[in-house]
Amino acid sequence: MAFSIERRDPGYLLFTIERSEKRNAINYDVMEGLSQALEKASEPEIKALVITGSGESAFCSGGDLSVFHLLHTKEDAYPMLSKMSNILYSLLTLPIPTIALMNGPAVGGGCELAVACDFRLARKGVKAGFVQGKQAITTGWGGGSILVEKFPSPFAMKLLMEADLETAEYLFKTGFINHLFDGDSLQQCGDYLEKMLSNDLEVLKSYKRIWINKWKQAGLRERIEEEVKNCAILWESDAHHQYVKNFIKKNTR
Ligand SMILES: CC[C@H](C(=O)O)C(=O)SCCNC(=O)CCNC(=O)[C@H](O)C(C)(C)COP(=O)(O)OP(=O)(O)OC[C@H]1O[C@@H](n2cnc3c(N)ncnc32)[C@H](O)[C@@H]1OP(=O)(O)O
Repeated sequence: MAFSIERRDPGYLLFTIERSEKRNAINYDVMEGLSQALEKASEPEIKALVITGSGESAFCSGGDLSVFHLLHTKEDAYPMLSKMSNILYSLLTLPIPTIALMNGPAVGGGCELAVACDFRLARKGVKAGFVQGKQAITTGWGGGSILVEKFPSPFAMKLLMEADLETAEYLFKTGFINHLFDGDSLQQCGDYLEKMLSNDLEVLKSYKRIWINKWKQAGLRERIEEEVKNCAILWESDAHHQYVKNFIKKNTR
């Protein structure tokens, strides 16, 4: 199974990408799992959704290059990008708090998954970065538009345009990461959530609606659609296909 979904105390749903052998890369099975978790998160008494990766080698390494390298044209790429952008928008606007529990590196689309959550908790020493720019594409699941909406422009623009892996400590200092931890990630997550989840579900939902309304008024869904279309156009470039080919070659020796 590419994912697991379980209820945890104190009253949250835990979604885990179970593909550590592929550094928790997102394929269509993981997308299906995320959709199921977003459905289940509306069940009674669930007050938060936590997303994490299995093992310690990665939170999420973004799109599964061994699958998505088969997408060549913008017509090929757009459906996959659009599908995942819809999932990330549903995650962003989930009416309860959401947490990216970054147990390891978050790379490319892995950072897009993390930024769509309300909070980011990261293990000390991990690295994270919107590396798409180094692959001649941009974010393509909506993560760039969400980053720009949530964080100050100079920081967000630098992060996207440099397309580098940054340290968790730098990202904590700049506010992208809300809490650094070592030791047991689920214990740390439970501690972080305890006070919030001791309050009434309807209170949490009412407060989250303030942000959802803000994002709706800001036309964030339309901005994400623009990002998806632009990424699909860049996807066709020889430079992008060359990067992916090199990655596949390096990893199939
Ligand atoms: C719109 C989103 C966009 C898209 O969908 O294209 C993106 O997400 S672009 C970004 C795509 N992701 C990457 O470029 C990350 C590639 N992976 C890495 O940089 C590293 O694997 C890293 C830093 C995540 C972890 O490095 P580490 O040295 O710990 O592991 P290895 O590189 O040796 O990889 C181990 C194993 O996992 C496979 N792997 C890793 N990442 C991916 C991936 N994204 N897709 C498919 N497979 C991945 C790698 O091939 C190795 O497999 P093996 O069979 O053992 O050779």
